[in-house]
Amino acid sequence: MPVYEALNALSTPVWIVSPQTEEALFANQVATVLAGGAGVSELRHGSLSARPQAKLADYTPAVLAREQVVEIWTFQRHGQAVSLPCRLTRLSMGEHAGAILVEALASGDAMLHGWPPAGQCLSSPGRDNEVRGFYEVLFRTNSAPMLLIDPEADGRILDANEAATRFYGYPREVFAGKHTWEINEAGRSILPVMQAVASLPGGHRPLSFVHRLADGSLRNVQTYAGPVVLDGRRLMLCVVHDITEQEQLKRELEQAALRDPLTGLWNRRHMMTQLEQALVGKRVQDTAFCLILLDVDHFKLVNDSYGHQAGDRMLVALAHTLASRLRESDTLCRWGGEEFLLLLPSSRQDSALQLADTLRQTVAAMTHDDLPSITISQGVVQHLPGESLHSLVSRVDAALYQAKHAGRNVVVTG
Ligand SMILES: Nc1nc2c(ncn2[C@@H]2O[C@H](COP(=O)(O)OP(=O)(O)OP(=O)(O)O)[C@@H](O)[C@H]2O)c(=O)[nH]1
Repeated sequence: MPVYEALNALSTPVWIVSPQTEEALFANQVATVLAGGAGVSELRHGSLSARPQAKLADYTPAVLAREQVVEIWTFQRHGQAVSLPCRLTRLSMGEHAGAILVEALASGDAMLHGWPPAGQCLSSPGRDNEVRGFYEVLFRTNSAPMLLIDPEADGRILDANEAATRFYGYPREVFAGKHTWEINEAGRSILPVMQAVASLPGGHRPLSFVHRLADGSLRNVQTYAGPVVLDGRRLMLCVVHDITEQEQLKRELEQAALRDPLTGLWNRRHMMTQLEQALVGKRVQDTAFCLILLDVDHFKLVNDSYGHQAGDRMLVALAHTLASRLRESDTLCRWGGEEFLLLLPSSRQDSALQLADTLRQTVAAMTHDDLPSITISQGVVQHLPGESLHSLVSRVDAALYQAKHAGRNVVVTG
């Protein structure tokens, strides 16, 4: 990739990442040394990591709109976790156009030999009493929960406004004196993250955390944190936004978008993502994986003789039966109509064949009060070295086709 070779001359770690698979398409030399073999997902979800969104793909609208997106990634240096703020933008040209460019906001030297420099102060409330009074009123009466934190004093909370005392459920005098790590689910590991937050550029997207309230309940929050100077002390003002309900709704919508409404199984869209990830995993770890494509035999007859609703009930029962025979690591989806696709992420062909035969016998033995017995035909393939997704799916499809032609209720390998 000669175009990107020049990035190796930089002392700033740089990655080019596919937003869909979170695979690093390129990492410059200093980034490669820093990562020490860890993948992008590992760096994004390490013990000190903080980010506005869980999935890189969710940034697409923000990076397209050229919004400031920053994350904090976790690296291991000499057996210790260290945090590094990174800026994310979208590559608009070159062979990886559309991918996400990740630039560390500290040089690799600083990372390898010490802590990134502390951030500059972005705002400095006036010190005369009048101005100070104005800021105090703004702080106290704001309807958003706000915390004034001293990052240098073990993350101590110096003050909390009324909205914060209401939200967290601590009286002000109890609150002022607690530490950020006492309310953040991440515990004390939040301290270096806070240092990193202090060095972030202004106007960035808020970072997501889980905070614990006085009654012990957990809330998803986004925090807008920025440095302020008060009486010569470098403090941090943190505005807290409760996003628990949005997160819950988002999770439900995401689940709904990935599930088949009839059977509750994963849908084809989810399976495609899983397959892409399996291909990446295969490249990295060289583990074998297999696919089983199965299809109900003469299903049209069930519909024609018993009605479409009975056919639906049959598909639901079949889905439950199949799911009950799988391991947690397996992924089963409704691939279409009366076709189901099964991904066995760490199986060789012989064990996939054994499972297929077990499924064949189990389905043939299924009984329902008012429904006929059914059988299934199956194609089984193991991914070949270097094989594309398209070729893999075509092979399993062809194997199923052969199973149908071999008389149905059989398993054929491709
Ligand atoms: N009840 C119900 N039927 C469906 C659904 N999706 C697809 N089908 C039916 O599945 C049947 C598939 O028929 P065919 O493709 O001819 O296959 P088949 O009858 O299973 O025969 P072989 O696959 O060749 O063994 C059609 O009658 C579709 O209407 C569904 O969601 N519910």
